[in-house]
Amino acid sequence: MKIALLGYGKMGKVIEKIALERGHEIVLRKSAEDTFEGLEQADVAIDFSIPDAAVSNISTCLDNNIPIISGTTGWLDSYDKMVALCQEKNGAFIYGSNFSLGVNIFFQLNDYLAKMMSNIREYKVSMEEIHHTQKLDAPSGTAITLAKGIIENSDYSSWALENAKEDEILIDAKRIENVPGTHSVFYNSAVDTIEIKHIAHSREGFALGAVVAAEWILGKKGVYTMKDVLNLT
Ligand SMILES: NC(=O)C1=CN([C@@H]2O[C@H](COP(=O)(O)OP(=O)(O)OC[C@H]3O[C@@H](n4cnc5c(N)ncnc54)[C@H](O)[C@@H]3O)[C@@H](O)[C@H]2O)C=CC1
Ligand SMILES: O=C(O)C1=N[C@H](C(=O)O)C[C@H](O)C1
Repeated sequence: MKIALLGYGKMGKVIEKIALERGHEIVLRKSAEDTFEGLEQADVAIDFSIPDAAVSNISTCLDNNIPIISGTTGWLDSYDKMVALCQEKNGAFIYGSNFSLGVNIFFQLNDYLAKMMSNIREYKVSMEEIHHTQKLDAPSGTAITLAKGIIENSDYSSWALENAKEDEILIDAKRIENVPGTHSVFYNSAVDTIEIKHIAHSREGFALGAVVAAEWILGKKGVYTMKDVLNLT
């Protein structure tokens, strides 16, 4: 499979390593100033760039009939527009706030726990995410997906980074040197705390998931998620 890498930073480089190990070829490594030259040769594109570039990268792929996997976070206000463009162009598109198998299992666990806790008034939910200091967005895309999972399964209505109201989920976003990504969900009562936590030990899990998603989408049309790729119910 010929892959175009849109974003050749920390993630782009780990994705390249895993893609080559799995027998794929890289036909474009695009950084900020580079053009899309080489995209026309690609079977699939993988975008791990920056929030301001994701929409342009995804649109360019859909306009050129190249299936696109995007892991870039911090641009989700435009997600519905990208879904509509994918449908209009009869293209193929996956966005995932987190491509690792472990976090996608954690998403399911979070949904289940939120449903279980929704009628138990003694507990108040909050979250913590910790990432390296170069991260541009806060809260993380993964934290937003976790918050959405809780909101869909409970009476919480939104999230906040500070001064959370009664119906808001407080997300504490911490930035610490070299942390690949740690997410915790807490249910706090006066007498105890229930915590579920995912710790990424490296970027390999995210990168492998993105390459697996790229392999999976070949020959398909439509908008999918990692739940489809991993066949999680
Ligand atoms: N969904 C997931 O599983 C994961 C998502 N991420 C997200 O992926 C993104 C990238 O993360 P990192 O690689 O750690 O960041 P990074 O800062 O190391 O790399 C970003 C790269 O994008 C490049 N870039 C800037 N403008 C561009 C453009 N117009 N076209 C193509 N490339 C451009 C920069 O030159 C830089 O090399 C972030 O949004 C991060 O939150 C990171 C890890 C896992
Ligand atoms: O920027 C990162 O590094 C990460 N970003 C993603 C996010 O925003 O959730 C996924 C992972 O936690 C690493």
